[in-house]
Amino acid sequence: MKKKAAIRKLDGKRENAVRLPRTVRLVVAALILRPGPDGAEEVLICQRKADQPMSLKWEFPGGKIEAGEGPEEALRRELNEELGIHAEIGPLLTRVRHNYRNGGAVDIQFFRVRSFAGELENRIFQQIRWSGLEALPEYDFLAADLGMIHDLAEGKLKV
Ligand SMILES: Nc1nc2c([nH]c(=O)n2[C@@H]2O[C@H](COP(=O)(O)OP(=O)(O)OP(=O)(O)O)[C@@H](O)[C@H]2O)c(=O)[nH]1
Repeated sequence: MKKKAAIRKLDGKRENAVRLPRTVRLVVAALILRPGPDGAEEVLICQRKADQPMSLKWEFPGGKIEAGEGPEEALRRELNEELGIHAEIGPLLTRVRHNYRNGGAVDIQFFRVRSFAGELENRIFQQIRWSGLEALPEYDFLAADLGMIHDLAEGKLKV
C-alpha cells in the first residue's frame, strides 16, 4: 500500500513535470522609419485583415523565421512578400517575449529599417499607414507589442 501511494505521488509529480512547454514562435518585425513632415520620425504600421486571427489588430510588418534562416534574412523575405520592397535591415532595437492567452508564445526581434528599394505596396494587410511615434498608443496593437510602442511613444526606446 505504502509503495503504491508513493508511486501515485511520483506519477502525479511526473505528470506536472512532463507538461509540454509552450511552442515559442520565433518572429522578426521591422520598424520602418522615415522623417515625417515636422521632422519627427514616422513608422510604418499595418492592420491585420478581418479574417486573420487577432483580426484588425495593428502590428509591424514581419513574420516567423523559417528553418535554416537567419533573422535578417527572414525579415528581408517577409518585407518583400508583404510590402514588395527590398529592405536594408538595420540594427536590432529590442527583443520581446510574450505569452498569449491561447497558450501560444512569441519571441519577437524588432529591427530598424531606414532604407529600402521599391515602392511600398500593401499586399496582405487591411491597411498600412505611417504614424508618428507618439501616436502609436492610439492604435489597437497586438498585446506583445504594447510595452514597446509605449516605450517608443515616450522616447524610452530610441530609434
Ligand atoms: N509580424 C508581426 N507579428 C507579430 C507582431 N506582434 C506579435 O505578437 N506578432 C505575432 O507573431 C506571429 C507572426 O507570425 P506570421 O505573421 O508569420 O503569421 P500569422 O500572423 O499568419 O500567424 P500564424 O501563422 O501563427 O497563424 C503572429 O502570431 C503574430 O500574432 C508584430 O508586431 N509583427
